[in-house]
Amino acid sequence: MDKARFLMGPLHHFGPPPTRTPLSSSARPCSMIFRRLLTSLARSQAAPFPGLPRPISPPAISRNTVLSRLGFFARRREGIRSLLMSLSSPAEEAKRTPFVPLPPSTADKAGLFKRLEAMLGSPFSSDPFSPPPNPLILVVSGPSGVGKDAVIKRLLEVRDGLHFVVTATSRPQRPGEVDGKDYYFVSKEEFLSMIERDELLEHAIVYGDYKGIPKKQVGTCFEVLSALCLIRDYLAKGFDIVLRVDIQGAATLRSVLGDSAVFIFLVAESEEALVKRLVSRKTETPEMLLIRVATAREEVRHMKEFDYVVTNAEGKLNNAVKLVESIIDAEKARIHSRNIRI
Ligand SMILES: Nc1ncnc2c1ncn2[C@@H]1O[C@H](COP(=O)(O)OP(=O)(O)OP(=O)(O)O)[C@@H](O)[C@H]1O
Repeated sequence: MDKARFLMGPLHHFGPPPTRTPLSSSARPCSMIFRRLLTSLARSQAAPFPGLPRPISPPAISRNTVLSRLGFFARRREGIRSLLMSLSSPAEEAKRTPFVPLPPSTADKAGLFKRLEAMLGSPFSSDPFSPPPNPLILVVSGPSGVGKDAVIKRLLEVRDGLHFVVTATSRPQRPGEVDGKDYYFVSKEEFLSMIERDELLEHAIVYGDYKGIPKKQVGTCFEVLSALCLIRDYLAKGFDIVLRVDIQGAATLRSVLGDSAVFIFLVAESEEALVKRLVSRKTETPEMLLIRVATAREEVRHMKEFDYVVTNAEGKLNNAVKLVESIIDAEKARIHSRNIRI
């Protein structure tokens, strides 16, 4: 053991213990300077009779001695300065709360809690560690017959705090669908005049029918608001927004919303399963079926433009809905939440 180390005994908290792994290159100069300083301090505390062992403890190095001798280097080396800062002055020492031992483990919880607070010097905060999550805009899309309506309908049943933005369509109303709730059912002529009057946020001709999100929507208290205004209104109230669009509509919404929204692509487990599902729905003529299936082949190529893909497998609607819920939950748990700009 070298002389400096020998003398360092009670001052070990000044520097790294001898067995530590090598210091990083940034820390090395500081530690070298420090060791040299201590070596020089050790030499200056030389034993009166060479050959005799030095006293082990306490070393005759007072805090003031260390401070004064290190002063020159302390002004130049940030690392040393911060180490010295950890040494408290006598005045600070006097101000310190006298050491109170922790109560035994058998102590009551309330007493232990209070003692821990007292020892840390401030009461424990009951504020949540994480702020409340931001509301989301969810865009659900996918080929015809994949189950967009079915998934969204079930999602709205099982999850609170969602607002569904109703789409206008020129396709005929299907059994069980409610005008103004599932869709706004309008004629092709009405839809064309909506396009002319620029009343749609996005629109597309999907399998020969028009579909689009009207800019004017019935908001809370039945006032008519623009779709974006309505979305903002619901977001401000903490609701998550759900939009259902076809693939063309999703592309338009991506250009409007960018990364503000979460885009989900719904698929069946296979093309075969998708066609079987469309056939069993019995809502399309064979010609319309052909268009939908041919379009679906093209549409799945756009999957990579979405954020998530959800498989809605035959007879597994609830699994698909659970996966959508998990996506919502995961999005809400993000540290860096999406910055909604609409
Ligand atoms: N997981 C599932 N298993 C079995 N049948 C399903 C499943 N999901 C949806 N369906 C059924 O498949 C058919 C198509 O579903 P849905 O109408 O929701 O599709 P869509 O994507 O909204 O179609 P479109 O875009 O043509 O309106 C419906 O008859 C629906 O009940």
